[in-house]
Amino acid sequence: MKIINLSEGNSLLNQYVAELRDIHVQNDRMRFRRNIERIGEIMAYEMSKALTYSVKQVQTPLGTATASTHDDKIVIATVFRAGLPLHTGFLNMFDHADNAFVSAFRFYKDDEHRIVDVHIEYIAAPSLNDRTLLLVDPMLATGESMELAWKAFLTKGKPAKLQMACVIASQQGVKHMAELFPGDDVTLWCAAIDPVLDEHKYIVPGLGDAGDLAFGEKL
Ligand SMILES: O=P(O)(O)OC[C@H]1O[C@H](OP(=O)(O)OP(=O)(O)O)[C@H](O)[C@@H]1O
Ligand SMILES: O=c1cc[nH]c(=O)[nH]1
Ligand SMILES: [Mg+2]
Repeated sequence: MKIINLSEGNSLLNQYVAELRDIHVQNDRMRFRRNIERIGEIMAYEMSKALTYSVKQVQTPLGTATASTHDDKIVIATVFRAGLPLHTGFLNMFDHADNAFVSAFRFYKDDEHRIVDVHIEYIAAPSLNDRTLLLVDPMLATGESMELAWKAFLTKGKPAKLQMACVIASQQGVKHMAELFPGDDVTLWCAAIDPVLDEHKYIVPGLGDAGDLAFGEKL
């Protein structure tokens, strides 16, 4: 798996990630969601450079222009709930894309909240055969949700290409995905890679619970 960490270069992206993390800013839910969406827009633009292009003719009112545009048949896939604003950002840019959704939520199996299991309940997707699948989820902690989402989407066909995107990945999550995708045909794009998970499997320093910050606490 190839890893592209966009925060290694200086750009406006880093400001949006800093605001997501900042305890004094992140409680503004509208800004939190919009920052994730803006990161999705930037990532989509960066990712677009890795697609397959061909030159086309465009008829203008005054003549014919040429344009090199991509030929990928894109499906943007995400994981409920925290994935929704990132999905919107990608869809703002890849506005011709089809879309796929899966629900996956982490729950604790023990009273001490140390053992996390991931549960999948819902999937809606077009045929993924021969498509370019962009699998986007803002947080990659243990990597279990991303792996289960990928396996759930595989029941809908075999994509030609897979690109994954997250805002904050943990080193453990990156390692987990690299073991799942040992070749270099799959790329993981992220805006930060953080060092550790805490005992409840939250990314540290991370930002907290992305789903709760975007949409409010759940029971
Ligand atoms: O790598 P993992 O350890 O699986 O954790 C990552 C998952 O955690 C978050 O979802 P969460 O389960 O909190 O659900 P939510 O979107 O409803 O908050 C996030 O959106 C990922 O899907
Ligand atoms: O740190 C984390 C880990 C999983 N999900 C989140 O929202 N945050
Ligand atoms: Mg959550």
